Amino acid sequence: MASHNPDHCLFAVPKKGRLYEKVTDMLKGAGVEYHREPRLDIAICKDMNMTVVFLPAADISKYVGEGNVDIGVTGVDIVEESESDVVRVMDLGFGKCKLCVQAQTSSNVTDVRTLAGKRIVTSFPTLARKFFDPLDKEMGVTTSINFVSGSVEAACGLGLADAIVDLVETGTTMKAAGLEIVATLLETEAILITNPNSKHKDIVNLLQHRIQGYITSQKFVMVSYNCSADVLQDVTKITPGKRAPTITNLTDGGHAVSSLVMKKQIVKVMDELHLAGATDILVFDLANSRM
Ligand SMILES: Nc1ncnc2c1ncn2[C@@H]1O[C@H](COP(=O)(O)OP(=O)(O)OP(=O)(O)O)[C@@H](O)[C@H]1O
Ligand SMILES: O=P(O)(O)OC[C@H]1O[C@H](OP(=O)(O)OP(=O)(O)O)[C@H](O)[C@@H]1O
Repeated sequence: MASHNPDHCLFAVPKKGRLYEKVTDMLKGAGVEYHREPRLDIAICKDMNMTVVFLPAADISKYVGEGNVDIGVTGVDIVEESESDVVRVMDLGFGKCKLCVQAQTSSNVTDVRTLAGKRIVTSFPTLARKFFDPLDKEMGVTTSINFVSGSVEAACGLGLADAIVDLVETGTTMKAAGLEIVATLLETEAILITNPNSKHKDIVNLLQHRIQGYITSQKFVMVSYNCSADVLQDVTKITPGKRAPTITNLTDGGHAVSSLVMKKQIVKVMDELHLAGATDILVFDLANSRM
């Protein structure tokens, strides 16, 4: 890695993979601007005493917990697997998946205890060990846990494992490899973590607020509509907002209303507003927020 300014706060982000694009979008949304030279794994920020370091997602928790990296984004799965001492600041709402024991569909395994004492392949040996230890005790056997760094789903088909412990989101990878879920160890998503001994608490705090603002702005949309006085009470019940809806009086005796609505509920809310008599319903994305 190229050298960095020792007075700078260090922010670790995944250098590739599933979280990369979401995290770089989040940094942009939070106003963290940097220029990254091709193939360089550090980038100095404009307008902030901060350097962004691009690291493998699997190593970020270790660097934040044990190194001099002040703040980072990785998966809850990785924080748990590394057992590093980090402060879990906030869930980020993306990178959602679950860590599962998977066996070949053709093996018809329904009870995970039948896999105790067998061969497990995984990129999560610590979590797999923690999961199988109590089963091993119960059954009086020792499960063999073998580490591989990627393409875990190939291990059963290639005769290396009786089952795997790997991530499942849509299930596409699992099904393509002829596997099915036998048990779930953990639900995970991307998380913001900080070093408990960071010397850059002021920048870390500022970033926390900015990222929180961006994450909130991605969860909500602003809806605005018009309505007559006789339906105002009914329609505002549908859009109560985070605190309260903003109501403006119109010269024709009606009202204009604007309110925040959860993005995932907006289509249903628009249907309900229309049925309740609201007109001119418009929905706007939020670029950023501070609540
Ligand atoms: N299918 C998925 N859906 C959502 N989040 C995922 C998925 N796969 C992985 N993640 C999250 O992203 C983190 C990094 O996984 P990823 O597979 O991108 O790692 P990588 O090995 O760095 O990248 P690559 O697979 O490109 O080598 C995981 O620890 C998990 O938190
Ligand atoms: O349930 P799905 O939607 O198919 O997602 C799950 C897959 O995604 C991740 O791997 P990724 O594709 O990032 O590559 P990797 O195996 O090289 O880590 C994970 O390790 C699974 O294999």
